[in-house]
Amino acid sequence: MANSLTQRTEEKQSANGSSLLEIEDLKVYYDTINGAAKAVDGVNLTVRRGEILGIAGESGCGKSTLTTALLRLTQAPGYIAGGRIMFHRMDGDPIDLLKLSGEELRKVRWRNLSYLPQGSMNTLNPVLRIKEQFLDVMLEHSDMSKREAEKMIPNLLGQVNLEPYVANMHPHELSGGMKQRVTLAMAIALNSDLMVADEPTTALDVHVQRVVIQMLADLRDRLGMTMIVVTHDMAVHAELADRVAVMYAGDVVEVGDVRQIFKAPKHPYTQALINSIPRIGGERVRLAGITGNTPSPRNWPSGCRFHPRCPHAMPVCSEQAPALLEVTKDLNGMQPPLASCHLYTQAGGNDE
Ligand SMILES: Nc1ncnc2c1ncn2[C@@H]1O[C@H](COP(=O)(O)OP(=O)(O)OP(=O)(O)O)[C@@H](O)[C@H]1O
Repeated sequence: MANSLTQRTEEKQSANGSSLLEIEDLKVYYDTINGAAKAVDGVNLTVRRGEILGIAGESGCGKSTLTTALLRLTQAPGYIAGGRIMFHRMDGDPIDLLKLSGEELRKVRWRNLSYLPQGSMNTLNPVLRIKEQFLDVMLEHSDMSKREAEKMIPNLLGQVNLEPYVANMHPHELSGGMKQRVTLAMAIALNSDLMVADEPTTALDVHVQRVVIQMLADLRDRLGMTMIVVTHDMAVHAELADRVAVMYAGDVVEVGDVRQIFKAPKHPYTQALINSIPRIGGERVRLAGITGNTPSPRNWPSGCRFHPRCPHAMPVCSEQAPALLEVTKDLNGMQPPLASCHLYTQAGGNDE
């Protein structure tokens, strides 16, 4: 028994870095009276086991639409217009999350995928004690008995530095930061493979933000969870993420190691995003904002969707959509970044 447990732990550890989720050509559209809003339009992205993957990009670029789709939580008028989301379980064949039936999905949710939605602290039910809300989640999504689940609650609260008595309180008796930690403890209750956290620090004061960031990093290290953290706040990515995927106009335009993204961004949009972050204690410089407006998902620009705003735009950029490809080979041992930009393709006159 001990041997097989050790073996399983070793299997899990050796799986770190392997693919957990492969998103292939994902399209999520919204039906509107003016036609389809192509909020997520052709996303390809791999999430590796054990990593914190940050998803960055300006408001409206499709971050929430993407993450709700991979949790199969898309709601009308939204719908999945195409693609696959392959989920590699530890103990079974890969499954396409988009093909699961309602019952299969219920089993996978929480057990394999958990979700910390935007403003999650406001999703707590005001009339139920915290303990009852834990039990709802744990009994609905696992084979645990009520007794077993009850025994786990103090430990789960302890994981996020809350005292056991919090279990007997109602949400209105807790501060905002405490409520956020309770929802975090619920998201880890079933020790799922992947946790998706949407804007986990937004609307919290600076001190509480710091506590939540530290806690997420700590939980990943202790529980070996894989996390996707969605936020427009680049400072949160800098502190928390291992890799960052940058979205623009419904697509991922660059994915790379967090150090590379901040030190040597490749895509002109990522460069503009990084240049618009104020530097604390740095020289006083005018912030390089991104000129022009974000395009509408009902009518994306042809070719590269960033070309109307790009300082490096070439004729090819309005004609051909660049693929997301490796753009550099040697980066001091870091995985090469991927970017979709003609500056790095033969069509753009460069094949670096
Ligand atoms: N129910 C809806 N009907 C029509 N369009 C929608 C709907 N929900 C979202 N959209 C559009 O889809 C696009 C992507 O929105 P989404 O919320 O995914 O972006 P986001 O990057 O998460 O933004 P934010 O950071 O502001 O949450 C936006 O243009 C938005 O207007």
